[in-house]
Amino acid sequence: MDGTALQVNTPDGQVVLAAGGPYVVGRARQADVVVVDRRVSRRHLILESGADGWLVRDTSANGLWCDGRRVGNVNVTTRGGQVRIRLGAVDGPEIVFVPRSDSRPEPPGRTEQPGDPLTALAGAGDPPGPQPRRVVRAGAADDDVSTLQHQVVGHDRRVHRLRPGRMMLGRSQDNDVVVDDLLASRHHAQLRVGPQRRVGGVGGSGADGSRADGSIVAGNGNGAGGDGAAGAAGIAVEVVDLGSANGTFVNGQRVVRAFVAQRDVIAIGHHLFQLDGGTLVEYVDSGDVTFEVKSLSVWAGPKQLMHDVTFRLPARSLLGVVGPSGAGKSTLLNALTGFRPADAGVVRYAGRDLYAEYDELRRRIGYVPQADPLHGQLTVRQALEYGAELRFPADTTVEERRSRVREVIAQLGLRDHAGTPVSRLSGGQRKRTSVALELLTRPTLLFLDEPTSGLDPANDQSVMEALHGLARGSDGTAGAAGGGASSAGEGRTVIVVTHSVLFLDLCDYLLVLAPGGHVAYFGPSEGALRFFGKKDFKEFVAVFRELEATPGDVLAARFRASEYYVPSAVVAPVVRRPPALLPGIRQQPVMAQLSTLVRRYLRVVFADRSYLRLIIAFPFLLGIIPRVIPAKDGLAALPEPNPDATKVLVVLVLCACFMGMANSVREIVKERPIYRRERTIGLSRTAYLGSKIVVLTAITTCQCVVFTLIGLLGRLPANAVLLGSPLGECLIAVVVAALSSMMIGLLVSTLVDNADKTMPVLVLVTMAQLVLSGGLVSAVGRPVLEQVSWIAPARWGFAALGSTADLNDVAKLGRVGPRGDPPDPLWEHSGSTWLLDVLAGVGVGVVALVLTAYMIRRIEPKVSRRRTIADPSS
Ligand SMILES: Nc1ncnc2c1ncn2[C@@H]1O[C@H](COP(=O)(O)OP(=O)(O)OP(=O)(O)O)[C@@H](O)[C@H]1O
Repeated sequence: MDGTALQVNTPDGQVVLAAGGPYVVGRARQADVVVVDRRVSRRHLILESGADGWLVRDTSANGLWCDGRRVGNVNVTTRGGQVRIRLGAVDGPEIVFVPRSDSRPEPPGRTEQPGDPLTALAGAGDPPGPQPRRVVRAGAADDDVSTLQHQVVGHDRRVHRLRPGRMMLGRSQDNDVVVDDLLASRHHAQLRVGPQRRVGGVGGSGADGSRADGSIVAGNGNGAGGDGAAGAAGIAVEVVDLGSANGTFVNGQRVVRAFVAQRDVIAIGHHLFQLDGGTLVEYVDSGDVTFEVKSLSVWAGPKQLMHDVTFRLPARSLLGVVGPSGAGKSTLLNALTGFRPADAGVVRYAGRDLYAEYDELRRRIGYVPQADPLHGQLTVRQALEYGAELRFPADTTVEERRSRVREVIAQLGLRDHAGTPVSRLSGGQRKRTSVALELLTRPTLLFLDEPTSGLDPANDQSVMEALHGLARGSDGTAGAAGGGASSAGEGRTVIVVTHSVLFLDLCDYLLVLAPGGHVAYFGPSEGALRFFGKKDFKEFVAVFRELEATPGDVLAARFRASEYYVPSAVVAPVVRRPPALLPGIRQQPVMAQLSTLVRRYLRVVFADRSYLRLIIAFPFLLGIIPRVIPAKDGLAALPEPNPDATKVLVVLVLCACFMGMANSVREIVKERPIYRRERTIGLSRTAYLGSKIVVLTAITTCQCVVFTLIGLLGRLPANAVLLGSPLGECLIAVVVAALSSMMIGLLVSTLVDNADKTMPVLVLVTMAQLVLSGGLVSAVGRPVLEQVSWIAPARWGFAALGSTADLNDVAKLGRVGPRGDPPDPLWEHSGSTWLLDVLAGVGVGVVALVLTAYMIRRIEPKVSRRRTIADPSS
């Protein structure tokens, strides 16, 4: 025996087998190397080492395939180098055998079928060096839905015995299978287990297979071929979603009810279930899975923004993505998160196609945007509690959410700052709070967009250390932030786009992008220093200059020629159907979200004491302005024109319009990052705008009442026209003008990209309203001005006031000489005219609201599904 170890690379993992054997490779669970694909036999081949190297003995029905031909037994020798074989068909899953003299696995960045050997499935903490015989469970072809469970092997594995009848799954303790996950609803799904009835063979069942006698017709369109629905145990199992917030998934697709076969994967939150004979095996996605990117390319029209990006990360690793401005980092981030999928290539999480199974897998993705999605006025704990309320199903209890918030606060080392308003945190603490917000739902893939931008080196280091710890599943923040509970056991893949180079050594891997989205380097972070000829990362800024000065394809070629290059599998492109549009990811009904958002908004308002003082003082100060006008005869009609009446009413309505718009004009633009992030986690647009309208309407109406009373005290119009109360009519007119202006303010707030830009717009719109109100300049009989005035709330508010006050008579319009203004028909002292004015004012507000609801889509994150997918992967 020559003692050579054998490295076996399967589509989703690696294992190094010590000399000896025999080792079985096949579909059977008991195989030493499991490759679950329907083309693979249960015991497909046997590996044994001998004096001449390794012998691959074919024991399968469908054979071993090499270079398009079926082959017999195969010898693998050190001299002959690596051997590639496909199992069961010419395009079956490929296995690569690499004879190794050291029996140590290759580093993940350097293998052709890369992946952290053994650790990809068994955890990152394995010591290097010779490994005992291990089982690797490998994935199969893209379209094989029966191959999922093996890639999500975490540490936790529980077995539940199936019993005939109905078994409940959910978060509360009264379920047969308790799913300890806040993403699961209290009563989430039901398994209906019945005797199997074969009708027309396996796969023959229709929609609802339940039968009057309680038995279930076996068969499932998405089942695993030969086994049929739970057929091995003579039972049929159907899973029924019980209207859960987060959904029940079978093989990555959300289902209302579906039959499940052996090896189908039922997913509820992070928990995955699989039938195994008469049992239900439960696995928890604990982050011990690989993340793989193959040949990703992105185009914008004819321009290619990303070229053939390929890399593979072992479980629990931290990847830093760096590159000069415009290199394509954001484009890559969008492709990896699935927000804007790449036009070609594959992203695999745990061997599963992220794009194809996005509906389920997007719930495992956390994304921390560059701008912190936090309200500065809320304390860390409050921000997280409201975040939890929006992220978890409506049936979670306050205590459950609080407990999870306490955990993430500890995990990120924020215990000492839990009661501190976010605005008073240091940059690093604030960023850690943003990360904590994402960690609430325990994502196993965490993306961060420039988390350290604008931070000083100390904070930069604390954030990078925290990320390093999060990837490992250890508490990386302890040193930086004074300790916290250990979160060991909860690892994740962390991918961080950064401009900061000082602490890149804390990353396990680096991906250096060159302009045009070319890969200038991917590999271990210390390898990057060698590759670019630098001593430490402080010198790395010079690398960016070099990258900018050199064409991207030259840099990519240089990398391809290096020892770090990992080619992706070269196979013919496959065209896949574009994935269907996905349903929303909303956890709670709109009204529940509305309630959360209204409470949060009120808390933000009340937490900001100076703002609160301002909105209280505002109506009193504005009320003084109309009082400055002497108006000794009030609004009364005199034998001669009473000019003071017009002035008082113009000032009143202008103040209302200004106040309404000032209240709202910054409200959306200032929390854009929050809105964008929350939209992706299921925030309802209606609930969001609804919360703004509810709170702002309450504030604006109260203000209007105060300043209208101050402004009109002792000078009310003599007679009402419709409601019997001149004061009531004036209040309604003022409130309508203010609220419609408030809606215009919200519209402006969605249109501008910066809160500073709202002030000039506020001034401009207020001055325009002054002119268009008709109080300063008559709009009657002046084409254009008259029509334009119809879109001004001030026009209708002033007209309604004028109608109640009978301003045509009070100002003696049409009676003061040939140059005097004509009477305004909208000021007619009649109930119908007043009503028309008020309704038209409301109409302007409604139009502004509809436009706001439409335009707010512009600032939402663009999540697009790609059109056709040329998939160059195997
Ligand atoms: N829709 C588009 N159409 C055309 N070109 C685009 C489009 N989107 C992005 N680009 C270009 O693609 C390149 C990569 O953009 P991207 O924003 O991904 O770079 P980046 O590395 O994130 O830059 P920065 O570090 O400045 O944020 C840039 O040259 C950009 O101008």
